[in-house]
Amino acid sequence: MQLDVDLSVPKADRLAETLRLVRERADDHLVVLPELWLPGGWDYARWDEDAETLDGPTAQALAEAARDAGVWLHGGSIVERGDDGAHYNTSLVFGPDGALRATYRKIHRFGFDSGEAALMGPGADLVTLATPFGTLGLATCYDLRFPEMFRLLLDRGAEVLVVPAAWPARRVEHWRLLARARAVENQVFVLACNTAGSQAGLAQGGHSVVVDPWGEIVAEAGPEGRVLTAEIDTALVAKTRADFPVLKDRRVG
Ligand SMILES: NC(=O)CC(=O)C(=O)O
Repeated sequence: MQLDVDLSVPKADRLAETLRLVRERADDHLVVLPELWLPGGWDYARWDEDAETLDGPTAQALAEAARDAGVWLHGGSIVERGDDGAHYNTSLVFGPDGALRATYRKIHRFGFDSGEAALMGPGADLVTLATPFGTLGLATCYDLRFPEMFRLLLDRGAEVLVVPAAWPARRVEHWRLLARARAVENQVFVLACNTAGSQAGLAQGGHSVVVDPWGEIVAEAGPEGRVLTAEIDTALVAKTRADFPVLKDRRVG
């Protein structure tokens, strides 16, 4: 869901509207929300006040919505208040029973020593998760610029890379290019879910995109907030790798 993160709308209203959209989905869906859609990926001043634990109110609300709809829900990311007192940009994935199946702390923090890079702790662990849609490999936004991370996810069995983001409009062509590059070089699906609208005066890029293992765009949003849907057949991962077995020619790693 490419959410228009309008921070002038009260948080409770934005949460309620997003949960309503999740509950509208049918039970054979994997629903993906963007990065930091509730606190805002770019409004650093909100992060401390909005930080939550992994069993906090946002996680509980997402779990309930996943269970009510019977969907797998990648809930985008929250500002996690870690046990060590640090904040992390953490993604949450819920099963259709509402159980929290995976969490991923963003490894590469954006900001070149300021912003997220200064305010959030770095994640340390790669995360994959077996689902009926294939094995998911979890990444967030800026991670997309680091191909070595995706190779490691590939080596752990990832077939569908899920990348929530708050990627600005001024670099949206990098976003589109990198999403396709990660799909082509790893022969995987990429589900890249961005924010729309404007946060802290920064126009967001939209253009959420679903890319298949051949690098073809299966579905792509424009700049506006909307629900983007696509049908994916994970068998295409094995087929692409068998028909064009480029990964067998790796010499490093
Ligand atoms: N917002 C991010 O984490 C990454 C980003 O904006 C980029 O250009 O990279």
